[in-house]
Amino acid sequence: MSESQSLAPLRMAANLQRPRLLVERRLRSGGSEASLADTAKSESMEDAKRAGPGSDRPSPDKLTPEMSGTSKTSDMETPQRVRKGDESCRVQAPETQTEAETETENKAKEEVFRNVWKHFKRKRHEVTAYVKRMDTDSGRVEDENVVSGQKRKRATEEIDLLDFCNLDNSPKELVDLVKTIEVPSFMKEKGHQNDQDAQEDVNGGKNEEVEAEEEDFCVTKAYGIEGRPGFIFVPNPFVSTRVEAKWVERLAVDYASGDVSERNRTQDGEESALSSKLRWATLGYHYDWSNRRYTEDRKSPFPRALGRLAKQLVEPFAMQIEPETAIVNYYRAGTTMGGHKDDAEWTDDAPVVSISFGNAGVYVLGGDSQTDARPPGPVPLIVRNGDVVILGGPSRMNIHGVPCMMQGTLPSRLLPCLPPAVASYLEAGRINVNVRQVKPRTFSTQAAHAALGALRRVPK
Ligand SMILES: O=C(O)CCC(=O)C(=O)O
Ligand SMILES: [Fe+2]
Repeated sequence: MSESQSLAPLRMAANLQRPRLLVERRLRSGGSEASLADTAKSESMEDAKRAGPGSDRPSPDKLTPEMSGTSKTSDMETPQRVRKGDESCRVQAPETQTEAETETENKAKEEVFRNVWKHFKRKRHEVTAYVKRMDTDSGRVEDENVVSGQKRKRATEEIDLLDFCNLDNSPKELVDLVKTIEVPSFMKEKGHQNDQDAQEDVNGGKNEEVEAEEEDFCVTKAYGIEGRPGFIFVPNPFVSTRVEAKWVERLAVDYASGDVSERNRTQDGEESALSSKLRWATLGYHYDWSNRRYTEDRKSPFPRALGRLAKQLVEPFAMQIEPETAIVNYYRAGTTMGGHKDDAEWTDDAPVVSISFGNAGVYVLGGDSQTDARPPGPVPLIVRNGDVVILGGPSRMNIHGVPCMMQGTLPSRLLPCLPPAVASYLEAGRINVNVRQVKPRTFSTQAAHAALGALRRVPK
């Protein structure tokens, strides 16, 4: 992979951030595969109805076929900008942009965004090979080919996306954007989930036998990205394979059952969890995909264990969430998720807490819209088994999506800890659950106290 090719999507974004006088932008498009727009066009009406929650979010069950065939690189020229005003004037008239120019520019920016998807669909085999090598070297995944005692040399290759677990292998221009977030030391000891919650989930509130409390996760490291305040990446904080397996089982089996969720139905009405047709399940408030909204009369009790996990995961970052809804996405070979905003909720003052298990995926974090080309532009990053992504503060409305999943990157240690059906699903798949708050916080004691304090200080 030549360096200029590998970093093409980011260069494209950077080009768009240059001043408008730039007359020539060579946008290297990513290949011959169908773009997001192309695949979106081919979506069935049924899929289109389920295109939420999020304004332009393609359906979470949309499958883009595994790409085959040749990939070619093509150059695309954006129209040349003609500068307004008399060139001979020493003092130039300020540039004004016509509607047509703005539209052309926006189209070019959207193209840039789509090209990132094309790029990673085309590069997914390379990214897969990279993740496998890195994870084997770091001991995250066992490599059957490594004879005991014969440690392979650590890979030194560079990949064209941000790998928070191997920053040394990430491109410098992306690493320069990374900020380490301090996790308060007292928080490092926190983070309990107990099996009592799980029991209550399953038994409808009645806890029969309280098992010993077990720590589920421990946040020790977290990263942010310059220019994306409120975005937080927490590398897999789960404390053991057993805990990971417990969460996978909940998401794949317990939460996919009709008692606690609404799920996409197969054409023949079959609803079995882990059936090859299961694409998503909603928990708590069930999004109405046809009318594109949440309603008070369509909700189930939110699973307590998951609610508690989400709340505790954002605590170290001084954020709060009242978990009221969640989407569980079941990815399979070829599943992608297009760029979208999570903007269907009635409030954006709580973060989205997104937790992934199974095979690694490429997650792209964009700006406010597909035409937002301000720095840092779309940032592609690797999300592995157990990793947590938090979209809070100004990043709550950032556009994001998953252009590809890397099959064969599931840590094999998980397999013996899972029931066979779940293990065989996860071996080829990925589960993502993203937890959201739906309603605004209309009343808070803190705000009430502050208001009262302010009132008392008003001079008479
Ligand atoms: O799969 C992921 O990591 C992202 C899922 C997502 O953004 C969503 O469901 O809204
Ligand atoms: Fe999303």
